[in-house]
Amino acid sequence: MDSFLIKGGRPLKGTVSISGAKNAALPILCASLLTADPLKISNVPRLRDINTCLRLLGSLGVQCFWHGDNELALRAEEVNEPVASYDLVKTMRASILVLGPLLARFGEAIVSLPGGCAIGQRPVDQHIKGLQAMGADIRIEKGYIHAKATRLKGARLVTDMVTVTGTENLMMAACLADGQTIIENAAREPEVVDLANMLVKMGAKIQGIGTDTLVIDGVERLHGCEHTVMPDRIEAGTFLCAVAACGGDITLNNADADSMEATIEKLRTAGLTVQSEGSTIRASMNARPKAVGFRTAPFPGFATDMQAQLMAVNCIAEGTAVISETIFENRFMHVQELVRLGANIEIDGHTAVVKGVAALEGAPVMATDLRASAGLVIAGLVSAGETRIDRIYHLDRGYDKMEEKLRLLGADVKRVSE
Ligand SMILES: CC(=O)N[C@H]1[C@@H](OP(=O)(O)OP(=O)(O)OC[C@H]2O[C@@H](n3ccc(=O)[nH]c3=O)[C@H](O)[C@@H]2O)O[C@H](CO)[C@@H](O)[C@@H]1O
Ligand SMILES: C=C(OP(=O)(O)O)C(=O)O
Repeated sequence: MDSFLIKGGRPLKGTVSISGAKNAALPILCASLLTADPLKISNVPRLRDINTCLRLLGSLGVQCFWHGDNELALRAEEVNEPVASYDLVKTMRASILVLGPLLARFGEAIVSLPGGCAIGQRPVDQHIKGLQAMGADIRIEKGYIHAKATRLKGARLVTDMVTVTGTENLMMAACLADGQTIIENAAREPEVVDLANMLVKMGAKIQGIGTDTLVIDGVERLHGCEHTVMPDRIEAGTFLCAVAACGGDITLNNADADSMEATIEKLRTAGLTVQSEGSTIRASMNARPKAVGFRTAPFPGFATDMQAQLMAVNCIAEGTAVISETIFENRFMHVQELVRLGANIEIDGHTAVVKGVAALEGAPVMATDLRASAGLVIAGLVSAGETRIDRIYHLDRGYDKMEEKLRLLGADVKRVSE
């Protein structure tokens, strides 16, 4: 199992390139199941989750080939058995995204229920309820969702809460359904928009993209297309938090400032200078950050996937920040590890109160989930002495060559294998 060894205390200076977004690439790869034609997808990040997704698609019979570092050719001419097995689904919740496409195109899907995950229970009842409203016959047996439908029928769907993958699954299914589907309370996350834009290139008829009401007129078939995955706003936000904590002056290429306004606004309040032009973001910090409270919310609110990283900045900020996590019930697992580095944090239910301390001190800590790991990396970069972060495989799920990028910025980060 790999760990990171970080010698903290250096300001960050230099330029890095942001990778394609994991949370856009995963549904986009699953959308390959909707057509027999070839797809060419560029700017795909090299991540553990992408490899898991390709293994899952490969097991279903999709041909997947890398061209160069970041381009994928995909073709789902036909599928073997439409079964997504527990072994593949248990390591990545986004595997549930094959359910809608398989059912819509092949009339059947058997998909393992995604297992319990560290950040919360994460049920998939809204995915199931929506597909049932579209006429699917669904039963759960021995941990698997068994879904059948001769052809899905358009329906009016109102999800109980804003769900990102729920919206994506139902939108993909609706593209091949008979008639019109209206998804109300739809997620407006930029990754949902990226997927919708690709589906339109494939011939889907979707209106209201980027709003909370999607109107989808089903078509008989979709065709192939070429698409470039949007830049990862969470990776970019993580680097911005890192420079806000450590000080310095960094430039991010291939980034999209428009998709991360809530993060940028909070970091500006903390004292970070941020300028963006085209696909470049430049950020500099030459003082101790100021504490900045926030509340996670669906887009355009502050992303839950940035909560741990901005909490890490607050650990060494001047003042006290109140942080509320409203999306996932168990997404404060980084707190006890940050406390090991000297942070002063108290949790009361869904709220964490972070009293900024003048300095953190390196210690061994353990990564518990993807963004918790990113928060610990930022805390390690700002801590005096050495921080060892174990179980870095969580980080590898969602960050492409993070240690190499941090080294380009002058950080002292090493990956070590047991
Ligand atoms: C692969 C991917 O894109 N992952 C992102 C996606 O996860 P994911 O799509 O799994 O998260 P959701 O938006 O679905 O979850 C939002 C909330 O709704 C609840 N819920 C969701 C569906 C459902 O059927 N029933 C239900 O109760 C969840 O438990 C959670 O409390 O959005 C999250 C919220 O922005 C991000 O943190 C994840 O990084
Ligand atoms: C929680 C995340 O991913 P997933 O939904 O794939 O677990 C994330 O990207 O922060």
